[in-house]
Amino acid sequence: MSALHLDRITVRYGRVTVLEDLSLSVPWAGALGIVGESGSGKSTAARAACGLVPLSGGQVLIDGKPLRARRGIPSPVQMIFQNPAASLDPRLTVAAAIAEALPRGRPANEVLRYLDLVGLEAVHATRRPAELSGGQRQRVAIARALAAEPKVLIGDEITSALDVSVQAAILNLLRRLRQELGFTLLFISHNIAAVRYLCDDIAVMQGGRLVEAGPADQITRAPTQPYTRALLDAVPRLKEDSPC
Ligand SMILES: Nc1ncnc2c1ncn2[C@@H]1O[C@H](COP(=O)(O)OP(=O)(O)OP(=O)(O)O)[C@@H](O)[C@H]1O
Repeated sequence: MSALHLDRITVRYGRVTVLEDLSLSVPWAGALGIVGESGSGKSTAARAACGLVPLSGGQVLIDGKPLRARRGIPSPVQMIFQNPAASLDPRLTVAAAIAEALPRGRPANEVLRYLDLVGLEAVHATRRPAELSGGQRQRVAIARALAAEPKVLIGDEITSALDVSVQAAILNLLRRLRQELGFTLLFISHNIAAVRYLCDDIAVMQGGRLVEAGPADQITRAPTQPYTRALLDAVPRLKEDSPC
């Protein structure tokens, strides 16, 4: 049974079909990366997986059960966005933002554990998002999402707005957290090198459809589709075991 299964989903905005008959699966503790050029439908697929866009067809299954939005209960799917402002309330301190995400009954000192997990210090707990750097904000967004103990974590271009050195630090952090916590990850990026660094499998999208999918190593070394080859050619240096 997959942690996340997009089962032949179709999404339309008005008369425009943005996703058509898209099927993807992420196994428990697995990491799937979605790549594709701008407008290929990556973000729409991510938003559909969280129940943020209505489906015209198909269904989203979490642990084999249809995803349902339940008021007051933390979602089993947590999403981190490109802009941390979309994930963080500017009025809340870091500690309050993480505490709010913790499942009911968890001790308050869990907040410090999550801060430590993402490489932030106790001194950051009392700060608000405006008092943090972009990289620190993204670390808080990751801590908050993990604190909710989701079945699936989704990252949508989470490093795109950051400086290159900070991008690498965040990718390294996610890779370490995956090894330590073993969560299930759907990772959206236009950067196929970053996706290969972090993910076991890659799905390539074009025009709202799946072009090809398979193990990251296979897709990056021997793509079968010219479109995938073109995406790879657009990455100047695809270094072995390097995030950027
Ligand atoms: N709310 C919306 N209303 C109408 N069309 C939309 C809406 N959101 C996205 N689209 C269209 O859907 C298509 C897919 O957009 P989407 O953001 O999913 O692509 P993407 O691959 O994530 O692109 P990018 O890498 O630029 O973020 C695009 O043609 C976009 O213009």
